[in-house]
Amino acid sequence: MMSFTNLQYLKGFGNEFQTEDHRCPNALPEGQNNPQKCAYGLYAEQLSGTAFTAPRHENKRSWLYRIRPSVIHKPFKPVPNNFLINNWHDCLPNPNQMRWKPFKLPDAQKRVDFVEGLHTICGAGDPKSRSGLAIHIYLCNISMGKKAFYNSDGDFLIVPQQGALNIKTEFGKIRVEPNEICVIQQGIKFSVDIEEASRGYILEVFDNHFKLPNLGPIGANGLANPRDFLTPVAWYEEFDEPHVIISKFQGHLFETVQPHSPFDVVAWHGNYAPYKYNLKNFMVINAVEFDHADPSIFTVLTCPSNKEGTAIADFVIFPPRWAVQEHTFRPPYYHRNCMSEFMGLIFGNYEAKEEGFLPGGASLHSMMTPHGPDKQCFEGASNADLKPVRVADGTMAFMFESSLSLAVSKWGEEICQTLDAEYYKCWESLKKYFNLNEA
Ligand SMILES: O=C(O)Cc1cc(O)ccc1O
Ligand SMILES: [Fe+2]
Repeated sequence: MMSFTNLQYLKGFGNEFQTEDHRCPNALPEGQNNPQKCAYGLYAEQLSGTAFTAPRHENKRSWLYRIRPSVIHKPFKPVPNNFLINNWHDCLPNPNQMRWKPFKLPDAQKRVDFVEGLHTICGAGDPKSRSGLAIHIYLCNISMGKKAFYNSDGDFLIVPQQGALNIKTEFGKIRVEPNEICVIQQGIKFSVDIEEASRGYILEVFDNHFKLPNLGPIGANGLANPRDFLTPVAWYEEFDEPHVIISKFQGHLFETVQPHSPFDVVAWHGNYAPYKYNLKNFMVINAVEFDHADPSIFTVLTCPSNKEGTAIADFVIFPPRWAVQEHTFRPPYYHRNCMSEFMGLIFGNYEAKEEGFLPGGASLHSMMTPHGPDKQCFEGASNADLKPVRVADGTMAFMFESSLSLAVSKWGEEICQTLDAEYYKCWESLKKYFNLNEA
């Protein structure tokens, strides 16, 4: 098995990085991108992540110096994947509170890799017009081996819940463990090797790349700090054997064969590269006097829409922290939202629902769908002694919050078989306490 120990990373968010595999010093050209002949007989190839003419502060591209250019491959042929969808027209609208028990890993006798194990659960919009998002659950039990994947439609934010992912990318090797996340942008080839049956969540966005949120009055530091984002150093393999390349294009999978490994990039420079982030590094800001602050204080990354302050999708976490607010109902408030809230749990439990919302499961509270603490949480927190307490220790829940109204796939509604038909009952027994004599 390929080594994923002692990996090196470059630190920073959105930097202009430069990196060469240690076997090939000076592989990067000096002072230009396209020398007549590149060092070591390499080919130069640009990967553009924004329009050439995108404003400078948005512009993303990298230059790859590789053994062979990406163009050498046979024509693509469609490959079926019944559970990856981008067509929401066949999905019936469902405004109910939805909760899923943990999604089932593939049976041991079935061999399913990361790409075969992609299941779309909900989404909106369309990769053709580059607008919207899709949320996928991956469920796999074998490594991709000599198969590589790239997404022509948008960027993947991957949240492993069970099993570490050892990911070869064109930019180098990344290992992502549960409680870490990674972003692999549009067009970047990668291959996922696993160590055990693995499960996780993917937020795919079509419009824009992920950014760090603005901090406003918080100041220059805090939340997810740029220096904690890690990008792989250049690494290549010279492997002249056929490799299957899968492209997700307009929501469908296509397959081709290349006579060599696509992971042959010896050196690269630029600001368009995959990265990972460990959620334990999140610098938590919260209310320290009274009231429950909105969960936007926990935004790790945001994919903005064209409407200021309104995200295509935010990636929000609920990290371990102190709760200290006085005369306050401390858990999440009862809530109706003009945004869609998809939640998942990496480990532990979530304070608003200690039962029924389990690691590897999910919930969806759609636009204006009422939700909030279950009966048990309400009773407990309304009567709790408000000492400073640790909340969410040993847990990590997260939310993909979107300004789009999400359709739920047939896989999510039925085929996955883990939709909890009893979810609504967790609020049913909330009591009436109204009393005119108690002001
Ligand atoms: O619905 C949820 O559990 C997410 C959430 C958390 C919170 O602290 C406040 C509002 C909110 O929607
Ligand atoms: Fe909510």
